[in-house]
Amino acid sequence: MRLRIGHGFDVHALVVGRPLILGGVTVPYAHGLAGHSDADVLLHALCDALLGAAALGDIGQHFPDTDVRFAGADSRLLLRHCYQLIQGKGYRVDNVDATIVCQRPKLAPYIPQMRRHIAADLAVDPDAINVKATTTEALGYIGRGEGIAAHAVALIRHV
Ligand SMILES: Nc1ccn([C@@H]2O[C@H](COP(=O)(O)O)[C@@H](O)[C@H]2O)c(=O)n1
Ligand SMILES: C[C@@]1(CO)OP(=O)(O)OP(=O)(O)OC[C@H]1O
Repeated sequence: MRLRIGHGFDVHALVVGRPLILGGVTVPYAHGLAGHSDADVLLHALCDALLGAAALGDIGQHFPDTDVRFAGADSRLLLRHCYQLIQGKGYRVDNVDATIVCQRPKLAPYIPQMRRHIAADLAVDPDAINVKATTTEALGYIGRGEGIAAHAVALIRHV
């Protein structure tokens, strides 16, 4: 199959005492995301979208949260590894679209840098990568600032 699509979704809790890292960008904020790795929820959703598109399972199967090698891991390294896996099956990335669901902080100023990071890690032009942010209008666990979620869709092409 020449074109394949994948979807990823992830959620991490916001806690005190952790940095807030999204798309490989450290966003200044009083809270950060909890997790075994650096908890970059955007890149985790994207890893799952890429793995899903290539029928390669999910992030937890490749990088178990019981494995000390991934404690505090830079999720850009995980993303690059996922890219190598899909490349190994003969695929390249056509485009990515992602949404971060986050009540606070305002992420718009940091999105261009996130796109550049993702584009570099997936060997595409930043124009192939779209990242958006939305609130939940203060509703639910995200609206209460208890966590941040991310959705990602990736289109890959067999070359
Ligand atoms: N954490 C966020 C959330 C949203 N934005 C930007 O604000 C716009 C309006 O968001 P709504 O949820 O009220 O529709 C949105 O389109 C984003 O551009 C943001 O920067 N950071
Ligand atoms: C990324 C991994 C790596 O150990 O840890 P977490 O940072 O906890 O992230 P999660 O999104 O729960 O998914 C998979 C994990 O295996």
